[in-house]
Amino acid sequence: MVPTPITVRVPAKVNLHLSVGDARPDGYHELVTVFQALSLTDDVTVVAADDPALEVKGEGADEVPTGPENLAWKAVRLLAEHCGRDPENPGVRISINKGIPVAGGMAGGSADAAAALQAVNQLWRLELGRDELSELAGKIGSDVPFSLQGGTALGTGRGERLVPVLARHTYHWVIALDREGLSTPGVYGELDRLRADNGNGRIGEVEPLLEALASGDPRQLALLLGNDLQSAAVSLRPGLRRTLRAGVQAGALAGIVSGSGPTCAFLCTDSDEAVRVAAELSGAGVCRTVRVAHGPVPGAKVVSDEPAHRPTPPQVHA
Ligand SMILES: C[C@@](CO)(OP(=O)(O)O)[C@H](O)COP(=O)(O)OP(=O)(O)OC[C@H]1O[C@@H](n2ccc(N)nc2=O)[C@H](O)[C@@H]1O
Ligand SMILES: Nc1ncnc2c1ncn2[C@@H]1O[C@H](COP(=O)(O)OP(=O)(O)O)[C@@H](O)[C@H]1O
Repeated sequence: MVPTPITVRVPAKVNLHLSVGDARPDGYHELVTVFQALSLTDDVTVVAADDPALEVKGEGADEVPTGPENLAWKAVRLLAEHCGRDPENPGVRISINKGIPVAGGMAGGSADAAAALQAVNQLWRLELGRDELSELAGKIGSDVPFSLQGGTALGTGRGERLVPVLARHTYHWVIALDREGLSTPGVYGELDRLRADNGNGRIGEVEPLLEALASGDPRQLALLLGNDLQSAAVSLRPGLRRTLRAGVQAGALAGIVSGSGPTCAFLCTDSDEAVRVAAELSGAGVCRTVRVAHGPVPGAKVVSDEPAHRPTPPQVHA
């Protein structure tokens, strides 16, 4: 009998609020963050196979490791250990179709780990619940629990402790992809350096942003977007200043570096406006590619027992 593949679709994220505390003794920073899952997605397909293998397709696939350091493999090995299987020979083949920019601050690797957990949970009929999967997810990376959960959520600790947040509205975003990624530890390190040098400013409390989300008014939300890592990302990639300015000049309500960057996310009033801003931004020559996206969307979700047909994301080449 031909084994049945299982495909999980998983979203990218943007941090609407990312407040970074001091470095902890374990090297991580204490965060208060609000994640929102966006409609840029990866598809991860797993199938039982005697010879384990991992292939990566889609945009940026060349930059993604296919060996044990791929976060999807880490997820499968961890799940195998957890349920008493041989982690070195899990009997799974993985195929990843990337729609999330690689090393872009949108949690693409974390998304694939979350999708692999969900897919293999079903493949092996483990029936692990959300809480158990989320605990395993946190061991793989700080963003992985959110990739499982999706929606809009408040994250604390390393970002792995989550509480869902009420978001009344669908928000429309323009996403500007840069030509090359930035390393997450490198950006956190640059923030520590900037703070040691000049006490770099910190964004405010999260409560007003939570209230804006509850009100559903994108104009109110736009005033409150904030990211402590933005100055560090801009310090490492000064061209981002121009990208951020160009998005607002094109008509976005506000622009922000997504997580550790270098992707920039621009909040727009509605979907028509997002398409218009995307077209104008792509003509400004300040980034590699522009996409439109909306959020919140659900977290990692089985889309079929057959390899899914990916919807082509709307995109405009700069
Ligand atoms: C910055 C954020 C914002 O959501 O996302 P990205 O922009 O990378 O997508 C996250 O904090 C990234 O989370 P994630 O990519 O899962 O990081 P991890 O694998 O857990 O950690 C990678 C490295 O980032 C740094 N790190 C991560 C999380 C945290 N709270 N403090 C840190 O200092 C540490 O140097 C750590 O060794
Ligand atoms: N499945 C994966 N997809 C993308 N990158 C991965 C994956 N597994 C490991 N990586 C590594 O993680 C790094 C960070 O990628 P990514 O998670 O896309 O960005 P970010 O941490 O900025 O959100 C990449 O440079 C790559 O080396």
